[in-house]
Amino acid sequence: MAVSSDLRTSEARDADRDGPLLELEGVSKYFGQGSGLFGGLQYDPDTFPPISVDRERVEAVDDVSLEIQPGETLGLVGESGCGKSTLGRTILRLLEPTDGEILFRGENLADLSGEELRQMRSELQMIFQDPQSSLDPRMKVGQIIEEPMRAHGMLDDEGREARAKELLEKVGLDPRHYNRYPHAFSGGQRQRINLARALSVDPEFVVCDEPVSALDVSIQAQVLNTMERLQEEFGLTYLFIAHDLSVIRHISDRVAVMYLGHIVEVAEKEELFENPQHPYTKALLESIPVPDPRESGARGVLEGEVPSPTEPPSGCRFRTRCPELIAPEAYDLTEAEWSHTRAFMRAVKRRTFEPMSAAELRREFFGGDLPGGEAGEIVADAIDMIATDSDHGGESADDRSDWTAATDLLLESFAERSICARERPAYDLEPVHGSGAHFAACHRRR
Ligand SMILES: Nc1ncnc2c1ncn2[C@@H]1O[C@H](COP(=O)(O)OP(=O)(O)OP(=O)(O)O)[C@@H](O)[C@H]1O
Repeated sequence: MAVSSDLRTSEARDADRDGPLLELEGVSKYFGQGSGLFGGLQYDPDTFPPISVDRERVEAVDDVSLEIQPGETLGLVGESGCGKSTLGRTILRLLEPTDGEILFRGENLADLSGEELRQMRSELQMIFQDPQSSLDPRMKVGQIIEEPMRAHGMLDDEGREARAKELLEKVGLDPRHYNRYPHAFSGGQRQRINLARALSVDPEFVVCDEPVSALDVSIQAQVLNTMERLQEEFGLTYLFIAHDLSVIRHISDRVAVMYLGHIVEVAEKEELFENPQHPYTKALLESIPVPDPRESGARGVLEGEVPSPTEPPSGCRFRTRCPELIAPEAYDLTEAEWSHTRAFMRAVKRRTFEPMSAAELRREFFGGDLPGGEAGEIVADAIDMIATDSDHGGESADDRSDWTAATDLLLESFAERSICARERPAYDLEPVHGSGAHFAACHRRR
């Protein structure tokens, strides 16, 4: 087939490379605060007026700094709702950042306008999870792929058609299917059409937002392999968003782990998987389903719920669920005493046990011996508030207010006084594998 391709190869790209392709400096994206047409509007039929303005803000992405090198794949992983998509969309300016700077090849995207911005936009493309809904069913595949070129005024009709056909072949589809409609293709093929469309404007950087999550596992690897081949051929740089660690492991050069709007760890792939330093990363890795289903207990190592992004915890956002929360310096506690105190605090907060006597509580949580000093006195006070055999000022042992008071006392005395609550952690570590930088946002690594 005669091709008219203007597609840049990776060699052509290497020529104008120096420094990171993309730099994020303290990027935040908050929702709410009445942003957007209906942003922050709440409907509640039981109040008058039934519509109110919700001033709660969702800190979807908070103070994220990252660099992405040309030609690499940075995997971005984290549980649903942690802000991955919001970060991807903010980088592409599909969402306006609330704060921070995004530099592409050293240029601040916010400073561009007119033709420069239009040009830059073609350099940055995105592919989405659901290939079904992102392809217009009324358009033929050829038109779909040509649409971005038309929007950017690239080539003439003939040139666009030639390029669309070439791209179909590049992504592993038959160019003769140029006139077919999306419904004639399988899920994996539709994601390939999406890829061809994103590549049609010759981008340098592609945000891939869960591109294979909707596909069968057997198809996932094939699409990932095609993406890797295209990356090499065209010198593409990927930000690859996924919640599935095996997908991340397949495709990434480096991995960034996100939790509740913060990046908690960044390292080269091998370093991250073999030498994880953040307790959240460790928990994520331990929750990878084991191949043998009879080996139970691998899931659910994370305790508690993800806090709401409208009220994220101070300091380290993972601290409310962290199994390695650091003891406040104010108390002189042994590791064992602290681990008992921490477990007791969490159990009271979540009310995971039935009411019992003070002696039973001491035995159950502290093996009979409370910690010494001030910490021990605080624990004794908390036990006194909830024990079935202590004086509750006439209220029943099951009184909610007692549990709330005990929870408040323990949280204020221990959790809130931990360095984990007082300071946001950020540490650069020496990697064990490879020579790349290793960042971990955990005070245990200070
Ligand atoms: N337009 C919006 N308005 C208000 N809140 C939003 C908006 N978009 C996202 N959020 C909130 O921001 C947080 C981050 O959402 P985001 O979709 O970025 O997470 P995610 O990690 O990509 O999750 P998923 O994998 O489920 O898509 C969530 O709490 C979400 O509810």
